[in-house]
Amino acid sequence: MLANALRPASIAVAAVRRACVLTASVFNKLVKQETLTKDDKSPVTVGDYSAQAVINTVLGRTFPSDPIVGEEDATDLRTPSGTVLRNRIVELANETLTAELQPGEKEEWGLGPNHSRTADELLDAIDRGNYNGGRTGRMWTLDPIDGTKGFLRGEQYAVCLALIVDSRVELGVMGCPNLPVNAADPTGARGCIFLAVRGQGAYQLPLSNPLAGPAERLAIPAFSAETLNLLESVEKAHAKLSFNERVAQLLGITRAPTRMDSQAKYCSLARGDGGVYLRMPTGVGYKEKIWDHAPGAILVEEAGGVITDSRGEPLDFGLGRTLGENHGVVAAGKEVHSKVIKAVKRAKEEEAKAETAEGH
Ligand SMILES: Nc1ncnc2c1ncn2[C@@H]1O[C@H](COP(=O)(O)OS(=O)(=O)O)[C@@H](OP(=O)(O)O)[C@H]1O
Ligand SMILES: [Mg+2]
Ligand SMILES: [Mg+2]
Ligand SMILES: [Mg+2]
Repeated sequence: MLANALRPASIAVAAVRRACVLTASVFNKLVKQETLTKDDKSPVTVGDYSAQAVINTVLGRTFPSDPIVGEEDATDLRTPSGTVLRNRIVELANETLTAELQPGEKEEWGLGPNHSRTADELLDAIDRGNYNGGRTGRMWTLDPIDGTKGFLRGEQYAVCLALIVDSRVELGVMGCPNLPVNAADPTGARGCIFLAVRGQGAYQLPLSNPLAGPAERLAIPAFSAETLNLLESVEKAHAKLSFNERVAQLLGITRAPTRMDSQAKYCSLARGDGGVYLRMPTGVGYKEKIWDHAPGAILVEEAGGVITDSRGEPLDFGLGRTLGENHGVVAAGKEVHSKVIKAVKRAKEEEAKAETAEGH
């Protein structure tokens, strides 16, 4: 029974690790060594597509009837103007899929030197991510590179995969190639995989050898007002950081917030590097995507924490590709979480009062 529960976990970890090797090599080859203009997004495009091709190929082979809600689709790659990009992606995805097996990986998962794919097979694999999600059934959700801005800056990004059954996240895997193994040693070794299995805990694994290396069980520690800090977005367009400042004041927080791209914020929370992940909507009508939160949500819960929207309501992973109307996200250890919800409520009331006074 346990072996059955762990099979999807091992496969997801293996697929995410391979995708992380790929994205790290794309960064080294394209971002670091080539002269790119500041606004050139092409490396992240190559990375996004080929990482999705790799992971969906493994899932298509191991769980052929499971649909996938993935961020990317291959439409642009099928046009004549997509030829150069397509060839690059096919080369990178095949290089990754056909690399020698690591301890714990199995050839039956479609990995190893004998498993090269055609361009059509890889484009079809990317398009397996076109599923629309929904209330019932079993499905995967994938963000091949979460934190694209962080990726381009050489900072935090994550390869994120989750399994959802009847709207509930059952498994989450996040690969963070640039995250220090130990936050207390920020210049030390980097590269971690985070794994959470419903009812079986949250773990940090070494990215270099996750299926054979040591698994460290994670538990969110207790915080006081003195030790508490916020984990928040880097990009002002992604979250309302001014609101966070007021919430921090109301909570008596004195430490500066930790700003970090991607779901690495959830990973940092799960191992106690920060006390609260607060993501408030900016008011432009953006709807959060399920792949940006599903793996992080189960990691936080399995590390003993709570995740809700800013009203304290559960996130609903059964609405389709998005989380529906955007009320933000609050994730923290149990005690801290209820205090944050109260502070958020008060900060919203203040904001509403100020708006009324201004005659909005
Ligand atoms: N307007 C707006 N509001 C909220 N969220 C948005 C918005 N636009 C984009 N996104 C999504 O944010 C994902 C990255 O989130 P981060 O927490 O990494 O943001 S930040 O870069 O740290 O600021 C990012 O994920 P990736 O596209 O996978 O990088 C987007 O899905
Ligand atoms: Mg994302
Ligand atoms: Mg992405
Ligand atoms: Mg994106």
